[in-house]
Amino acid sequence: METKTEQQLHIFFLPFMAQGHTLPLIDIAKLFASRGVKSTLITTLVNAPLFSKAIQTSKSLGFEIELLVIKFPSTEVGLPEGIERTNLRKKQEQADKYFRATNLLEQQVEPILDQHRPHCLVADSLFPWATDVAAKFGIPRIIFHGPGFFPLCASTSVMRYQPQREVSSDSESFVVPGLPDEIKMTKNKLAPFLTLDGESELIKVVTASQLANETSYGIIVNSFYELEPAYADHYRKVFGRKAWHIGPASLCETEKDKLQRGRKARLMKYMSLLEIALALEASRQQFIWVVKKENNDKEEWLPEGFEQRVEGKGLIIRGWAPQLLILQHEAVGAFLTYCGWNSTLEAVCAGIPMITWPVSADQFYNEKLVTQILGIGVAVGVEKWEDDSVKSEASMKKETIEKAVTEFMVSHEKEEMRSKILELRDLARRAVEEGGSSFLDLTALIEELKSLRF
Ligand SMILES: O=c1ccn([C@@H]2O[C@H](COP(=O)(O)OP(=O)(O)O[C@H]3O[C@H](CO)[C@@H](O)[C@H](O)[C@H]3O)[C@@H](O)[C@H]2O)c(=O)[nH]1
Repeated sequence: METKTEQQLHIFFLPFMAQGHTLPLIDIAKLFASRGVKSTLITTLVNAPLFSKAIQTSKSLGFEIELLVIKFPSTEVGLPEGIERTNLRKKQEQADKYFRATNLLEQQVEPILDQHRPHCLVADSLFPWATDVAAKFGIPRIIFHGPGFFPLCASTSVMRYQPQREVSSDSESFVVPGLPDEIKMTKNKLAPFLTLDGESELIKVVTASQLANETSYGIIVNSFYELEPAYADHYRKVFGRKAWHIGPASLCETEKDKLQRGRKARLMKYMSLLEIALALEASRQQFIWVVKKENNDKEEWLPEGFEQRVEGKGLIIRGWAPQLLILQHEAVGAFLTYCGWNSTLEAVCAGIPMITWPVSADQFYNEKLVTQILGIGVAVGVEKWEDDSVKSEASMKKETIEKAVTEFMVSHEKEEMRSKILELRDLARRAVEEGGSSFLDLTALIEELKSLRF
């Protein structure tokens, strides 16, 4: 007869070391643990403090969750020690080395899997090698995709059909083929790696991830069905992928966890800071503004006397803010965001309409979902992908930001958006409760993995 321990499902989780990827996968590991699965997270030394608090809380609740720390191969790729998370990298050259190092992690993960023989490996999509490594031990590899179904469908469609090749300029719009809604994009808003042009390590990783997509067991998506039903169906039926929606994962956070979440990290990118400062002041709205702050940064972006002038009206948080807690505060009327998937989902969970300012990655797609499909936000009007190499000329001007913020705060649309997003907030909460769509999809995944094993 099998003992209880023998029957317990054991899953390894390998988050990519970028906060927008790490934080939701920690939450997901906690979710599995809360359902009786033994969960082991793997990360590197510098990233370990991000995990410790979350793991402590889960353990205190009696869940089986643990952390395995591996070495980040800095010397092997010629990176200075300590650059173990994407926001700690400085230049493009470091970005390339960083991806080379994350590929080398395979050499450490393989013996770990051999030693522990878990029943499944859930690894971020940016570790394309994980599928083959898991296969060596007959273990299914499930991909964790940071973004939701809509950005996944849109980017898959662009990669597959390359519609941007049909337009004659970077600003001419084209329709993303085959989607349930008419979604117009321009080349300016596409990621270089989505068109698979160029030679960077990121492009190589993304290309390899596409291939790993085809051979992996399936994918986990941090979303809930009611948010994007047409795209959850489209991804499964049209792209033929096995997918489980089990989010919003952040709803599993306790109030204490919300305060400590990601504490050791820093904000990734903010641009046109001066323009934002001027616009916030001119909009006469109350605000909290979270700004990335490196230790040695000079604050030249802050207009003289700004903080004194906005005293009582505006608060600047330098560094890391407890975003989940701030968003759920009743005084918050709008969230100006660059539309990372997690922030977008968190705004939905808090019922806060968004003013969207996409910068790069999947953010232009997320903006379409928020403004065009769901009608829960307005766009500032950014027309162009911006990466580290592009300076603020491409960014928005004070007048545009001010107009967007002021118009939004006094508009009738705001009330309509607010009621739509409150409805979605309630659906999100119901999705993760017992019997809800995400709860049931997680149950289905756990049962399927058990049936493979036992
Ligand atoms: O001061 C801060 C800043 C951020 N956060 C949290 O950090 C996470 C940020 O995630 P996200 O909004 O997704 O932004 P990124 O970290 O930039 O995410 C990257 O990964 C996402 C998932 O793949 C993509 O959707 C984004 O475009 C990509 O930039 C969220 O949970 C925030 O609550 C805080 O708690 N405090």
